[in-house]
Amino acid sequence: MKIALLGYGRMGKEIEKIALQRGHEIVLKVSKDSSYDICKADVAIDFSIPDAAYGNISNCINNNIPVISGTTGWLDHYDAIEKLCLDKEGAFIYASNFSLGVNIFFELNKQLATLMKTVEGYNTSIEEIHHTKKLDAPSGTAITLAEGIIEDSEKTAWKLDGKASENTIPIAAKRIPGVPGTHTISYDSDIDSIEIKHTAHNRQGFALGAVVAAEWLQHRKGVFTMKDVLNIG
Ligand SMILES: NC(=O)C1=CN([C@@H]2O[C@H](COP(=O)(O)OP(=O)(O)OC[C@H]3O[C@@H](n4cnc5c(N)ncnc54)[C@H](O)[C@@H]3O)[C@@H](O)[C@H]2O)C=CC1
Ligand SMILES: O=C(O)C1=N[C@H](C(=O)O)C[C@H](O)C1
Repeated sequence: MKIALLGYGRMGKEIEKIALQRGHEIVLKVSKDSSYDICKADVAIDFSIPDAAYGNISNCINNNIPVISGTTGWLDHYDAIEKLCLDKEGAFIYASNFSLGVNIFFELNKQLATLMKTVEGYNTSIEEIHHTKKLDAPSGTAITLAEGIIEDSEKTAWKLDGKASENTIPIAAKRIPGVPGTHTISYDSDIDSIEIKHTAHNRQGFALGAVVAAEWLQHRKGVFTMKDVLNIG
């Protein structure tokens, strides 16, 4: 598979390693806002910056190149991308987190939320910890986790770094040098606490998931998620 890397930073470089190991070829590396010929690629993988994701993804869809995006912090434009993809009969996957472990954790989070709905007296909260170079907060993964809880609970929204009201989930975003990504969901009562936690030890899981998703998407049409790729949930 000929892969275009839209974004060649920490993730772009990790994806390159795994793509080469799996027998793919990197035909394009883009690191800044510039014009490029996406048509030489079979598939594009966007891990860029929040301000660039919409332009990169729409360029791929307009040129009929399947595209996966792991960039976070651009979801105000997600509906527009979904519509463009369906109108153009393109192929697109966004995931806030491509790692297999986190996608299992997403399902566990939803199951725990369903269980916790049956008991009283617990306060729900989310904490995410990432390296200090991260541009967005809260992390895309923390937002997906909050949305998973909201799907099946009385919670209606999340709130970053603030005091939450009864119906909102507070998300604390911490930045510590070198941390690839740690997410914890806590349910605290006067009597006890229940916590589930995912800790990424490095970026390999994100990168492997992204390459597997690109392989899966190459000959498909439509807008998909990692649940489709992994056939879970
Ligand atoms: N979904 C997932 O599994 C994961 C998502 N991420 C997300 O991926 C994104 C990238 O993360 P990192 O690689 O750690 O960041 P990074 O800052 O190391 O790399 C981003 C790269 O994008 C480049 N860039 C700037 N403008 C661009 C443009 N117009 N087109 C293409 N590239 C451009 C920058 O020069 C930089 O090299 C972030 O939004 C991060 O939150 C990170 C890890 C996992
Ligand atoms: O910026 C990162 O590094 C990461 N970003 C993603 C997010 O915002 O959830 C995924 C992962 O946690 C690493």
